[in-house]
Amino acid sequence: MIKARGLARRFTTRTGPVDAVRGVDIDVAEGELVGFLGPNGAGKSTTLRMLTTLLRPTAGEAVIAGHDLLTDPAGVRRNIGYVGQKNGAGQDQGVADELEFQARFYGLSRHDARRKVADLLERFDLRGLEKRGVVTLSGGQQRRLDIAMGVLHDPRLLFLDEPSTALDPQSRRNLWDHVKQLKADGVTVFLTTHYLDEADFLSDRLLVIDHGSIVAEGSPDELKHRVSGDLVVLGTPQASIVASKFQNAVVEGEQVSFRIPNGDRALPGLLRDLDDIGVELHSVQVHRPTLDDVFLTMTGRSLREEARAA
Ligand SMILES: Nc1ncnc2c1ncn2[C@@H]1O[C@H](COP(=O)(O)OP(=O)(O)OP(=O)(O)O)[C@@H](O)[C@H]1O
Repeated sequence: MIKARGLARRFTTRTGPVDAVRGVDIDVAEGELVGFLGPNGAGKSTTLRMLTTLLRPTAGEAVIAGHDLLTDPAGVRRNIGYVGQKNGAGQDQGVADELEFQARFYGLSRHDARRKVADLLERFDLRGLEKRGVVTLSGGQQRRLDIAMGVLHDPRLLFLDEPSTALDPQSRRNLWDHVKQLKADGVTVFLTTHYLDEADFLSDRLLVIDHGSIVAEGSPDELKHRVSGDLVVLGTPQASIVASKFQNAVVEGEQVSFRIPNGDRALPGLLRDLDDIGVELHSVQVHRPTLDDVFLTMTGRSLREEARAA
């Protein structure tokens, strides 16, 4: 669905050139839900704008939904949906009128447009809001309307730019369910986010971008496994004896922590071994690595801190 090679964008500014995206390769298979994760300013929006024909790359090439990005941008546009950060639903229109207007714009007859709108209102939980002005909708309802507008022409590939930004936790979860449903309906989804929980929950596969380059790629679980293992924390009066058995173990009072691969599976054997040498335990915890640990390992910086500072 997406095959991009060496895609790059350099901006010329008064203070000199800015390499926003430095030659990225991106592959997305049909039906995948791929998350494009990175801190503010990493190059997510610039990449997305290139992939959706809104910005011409300064180098590289791509085939999107079967059409060449550089030689057939109109073909690309016909076959994709794009939901930007601030979408263009006409502010003083009613919800159903707005959708119907767009459907007619895509060339549907009045009859087909009405059928399509009814279907989308149902799918995106917007029934009962047909006559409401777009401005009067809640944040979550507006985002669902934006996405409904993005899939009016039944694209097989949908781009979502930071879909849940500025939504409250409940509306975010609800929106995520709708995004998952799009995937279940067979739509390939490429979404940018700087939220770790969103990337973790939604993505089959993640691309992590930092300073314009892709620094990691894999399923959320694969990426977490790549970090130096799960963190095991044991409470024991013999903490230093336990620490002597594991590399890089850290002792704090009656607590010892260390990382091991596949902690949940390794734990029973490990506890038996400690029991055999007479170690007494009063607590056991295993923490899986988070995507933030992944980012920290790849870049030396915490994505969580970056997001908070933004
Ligand atoms: N039109 C422009 N002119 C000059 N520099 C730009 C332009 N657009 C983006 N940049 C720079 O390119 C880099 C990447 O920006 P981009 O918006 O792609 O990042 P992002 O990962 O989408 O960030 P955010 O999460 O804040 O949207 C940043 O350093 C940004 O300042």
